[in-house]
Amino acid sequence: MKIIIAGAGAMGSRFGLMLHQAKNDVILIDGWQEHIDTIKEYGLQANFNGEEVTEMIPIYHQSDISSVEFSADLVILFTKAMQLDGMMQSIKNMVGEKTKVLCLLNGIGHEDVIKKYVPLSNILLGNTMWTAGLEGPGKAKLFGNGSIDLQNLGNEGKESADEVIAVLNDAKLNAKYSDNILSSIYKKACVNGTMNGLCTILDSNMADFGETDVADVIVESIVSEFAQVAEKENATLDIDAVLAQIKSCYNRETIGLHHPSMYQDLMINNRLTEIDFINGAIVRKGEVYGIETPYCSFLTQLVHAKEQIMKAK
Ligand SMILES: NC(=O)C1=CN([C@@H]2O[C@H](COP(=O)(O)OP(=O)(O)OC[C@H]3O[C@@H](n4cnc5c(N)ncnc54)[C@H](OP(=O)(O)O)[C@@H]3O)[C@@H](O)[C@H]2O)C=CC1
Ligand SMILES: CC(C)(CO)C(=O)C(=O)O
Repeated sequence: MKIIIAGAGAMGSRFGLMLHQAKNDVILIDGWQEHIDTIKEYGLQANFNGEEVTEMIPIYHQSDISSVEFSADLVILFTKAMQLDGMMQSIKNMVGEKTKVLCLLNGIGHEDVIKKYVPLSNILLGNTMWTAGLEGPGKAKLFGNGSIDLQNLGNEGKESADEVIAVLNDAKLNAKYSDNILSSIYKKACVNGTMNGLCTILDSNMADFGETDVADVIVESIVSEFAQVAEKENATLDIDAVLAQIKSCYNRETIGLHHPSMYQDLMINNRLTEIDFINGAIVRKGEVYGIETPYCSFLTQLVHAKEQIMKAK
């Protein structure tokens, strides 16, 4: 399959690498010049479950793709939430009538941006439990396991996603169709709405936070706010399942030692975070639905304060 990875940071590198290893025709598009230059010169390098691997994958700067001829069957979006619209603008001429566009960003409401550029029948909305990190430009660190849930936003249903799911599974990315992706997205947003902001503010990995004696009360309070908003959007959450998924992140043998992507952004790379698309989205929706969201509001404010103290860009 001909695949564009639009946003080739940590996660885009993981997906690009695994799909390329599975013999797909992959190109990467990104906006970080040093990363692009390094991959062009040395290939995409990764510590992949302890093994050093290099894949030679074409990569282009998003402002420099007008002459790239590549009729993609699939675009996988992996920008940060605040970069999504800009990336869609950049690649819109590479998205053909039959190109499926799969969005796996963390956060809530990305379909509102994508549907400005892509018909609903071609949009696959999803989320993923895979993780990834970057050790520097052109070098990813990939360990652990993950999965993908996705759903077609049009009326075409599961069949329209079968081919994409097969290609993802061929690359061992563990994808499955969801009949209620909004619930899955809210469920994942609960994981990010707790782990990402809290580990960032507390300067901890997920296992260390999870082992504190206040972890449960904080996590349950935040999840309750997400669940009340989700309910208003017909995305009922199974609270016990959500809490179990969050607690699975504390496991040191699997992903407990991972610093969430928000931590990597702010604490390691001094970059702005996606908090407004996670807890901040719950605060905004809470205002619309008349739901109190004190925990999400406080966490959003703390993360913004930290961004400002650190002069993040
Ligand atoms: N990392 C993870 O484990 C997980 C992440 N996600 C989600 O996937 C999406 C993509 O996240 P992720 O892959 O982590 O994002 P990254 O920060 O690794 O990459 C996103 C973009 O940020 C820019 N960038 C990244 N690092 C630097 C740097 N050091 N200096 C300058 N620019 C940089 C690049 O584009 P540009 O230069 O154009 O800004 C890049 O395409 C997000 O929505 C995230 O929440 C979901 C599950 C797990
Ligand atoms: C690993 C996980 C699940 C933590 O919330 C994640 O999605 C992230 O790092 O952004």
